[in-house]
Amino acid sequence: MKLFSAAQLHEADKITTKKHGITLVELMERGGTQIFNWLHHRMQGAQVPIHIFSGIGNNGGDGLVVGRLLIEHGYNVKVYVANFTDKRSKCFLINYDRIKTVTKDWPILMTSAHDFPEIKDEDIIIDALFGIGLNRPPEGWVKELIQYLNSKKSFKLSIDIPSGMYANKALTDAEAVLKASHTLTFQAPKLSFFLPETGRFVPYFEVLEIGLDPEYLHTTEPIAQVIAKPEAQQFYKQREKYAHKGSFGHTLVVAGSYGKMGAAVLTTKAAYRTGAGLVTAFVPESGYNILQTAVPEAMTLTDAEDDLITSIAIDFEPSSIAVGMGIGTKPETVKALGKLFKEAKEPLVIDADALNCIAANDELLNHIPELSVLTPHPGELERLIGAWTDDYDKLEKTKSFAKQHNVIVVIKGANTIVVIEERLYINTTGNPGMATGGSGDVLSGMIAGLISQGYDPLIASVFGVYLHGSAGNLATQEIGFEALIAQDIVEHIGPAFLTLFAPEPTEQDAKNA
Ligand SMILES: NC(=O)C1=CN([C@@H]2O[C@H](COP(=O)(O)OP(=O)(O)OC[C@H]3O[C@@H](n4cnc5c(N)ncnc54)[C@H](OP(=O)(O)O)[C@@H]3O)[C@@H](O)[C@H]2O)[C@@H](O)CC1
Ligand SMILES: [K+]
Repeated sequence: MKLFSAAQLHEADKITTKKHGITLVELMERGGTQIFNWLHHRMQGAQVPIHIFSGIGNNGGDGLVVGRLLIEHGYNVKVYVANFTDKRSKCFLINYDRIKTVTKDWPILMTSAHDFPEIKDEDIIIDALFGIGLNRPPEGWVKELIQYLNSKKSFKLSIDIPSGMYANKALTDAEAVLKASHTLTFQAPKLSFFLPETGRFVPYFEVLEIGLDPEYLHTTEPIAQVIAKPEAQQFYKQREKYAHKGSFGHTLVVAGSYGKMGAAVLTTKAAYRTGAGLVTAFVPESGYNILQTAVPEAMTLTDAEDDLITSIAIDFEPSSIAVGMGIGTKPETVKALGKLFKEAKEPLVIDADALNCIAANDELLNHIPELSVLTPHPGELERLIGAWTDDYDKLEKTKSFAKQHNVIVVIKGANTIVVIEERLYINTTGNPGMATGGSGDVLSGMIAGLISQGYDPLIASVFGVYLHGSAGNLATQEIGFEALIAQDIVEHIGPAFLTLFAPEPTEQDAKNA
């Protein structure tokens, strides 16, 4: 799914009204009606008090439409207008007049903190104060209003975006954002829903299509893409009947040091479980028995040194290489890495200590094969690109780094983001149970396993990240967040592939369960 900026969505509004002979007020009616339907479906006429807080822009206009439809259907509604400026939008004004046709209870104008109404925890709050037109942080009594609403335990439904948050810009005042219980967003989710500093204000969201011009949406370069099941399904390559193990390549895993041989085991197993035809682990000598015992399917080559990697010698042409998991950062290892980079003909998957070696030895960067995949967690990323001021700065710095070195960067996190040139691919699978030792080693093995089968490095990264999160989700369904360990992710790679094409449970299935 494509993500658009606030400016692009405003443009889509304009184009839609011009091309489809529909007015902005009609478009607003569509959006408001969908929100009403969402509520009506769940509330079925229940008389729980609903408090709607509207601003004076088009987001406020949406709130007024919802208010009118709820009143028409006999709900117990109070509408408040936060009159923070006199520049009311045209569509707001039209709906301000319309609501007066269905009630004698005119919207209550609020101009200061004295006007804040009493709200009980059981009541429902609808937040239509600011939408994607926010252009500065809310201040004064408007900020106090947001904080007042946040102090209530009520269910809070935000329209389009929690008020006080931008669609695609960093927050300037985290104290002035509505803490929404749920957000119903128009046409496409907003980038800030997926980033750590702002995503916490959007624990749950749903997208409501309002019929913006399909051609504009189709032909416009998005600011990011969200990868969910429909996208992931398209990445999958069907296996051919006459394929043999040679068809799926030979992955080399360069990993491990004394006390960290488990990293090599996890990466090797993950590469196999993801479908690599053959996997060879290259480990320090002391890892030989461990690897042969833990992963009998794998071949094992060893370094001359007992405890660390000092010189990587292999006797075959790998179709993919994953390097760095648990290798440490000793000078001998850095030297061996430099040689591997120079000699490699194909993109590598570079993780963990290999990234730390690169961060401490800049010249290694010049030898990384094009389109190699770097998979840093936030600490490793900071060592590579330097400190950032906020999530957006982090993305910009990562894009420049990726462009400068012609590599793919996988920023690991709650929503892992794959970065190539100017493009961002945001993953939607995974859960907090996966923040556990070795989880990243599994991911590297998976990406390398996909490259080995002929997936191009970008698809292998995006698809690998999706499957890794999906495997983690399936594992958590069985054992919960706390007990999940990296091996469980490996054990669920198979089910993650199977789930890719399993039908989604319907509402009726849920009722029958
Ligand atoms: N394509 C779609 O998806 C569709 C979108 N629609 C809806 O439109 C919404 C966008 O509406 P919008 O552009 O009118 O902006 P919105 O967010 O209501 O507020 C802007 C107003 O607030 C003001 N203002 C800003 N910051 C402020 C501050 N800190 N403190 C005080 N004032 C501040 C600003 O005033 P000014 O800067 O001029 O002083 C302006 O008056 C969108 O989110 C969606 O809900 C649907 O109806 C139709 C299809
Ligand atoms: K809002």
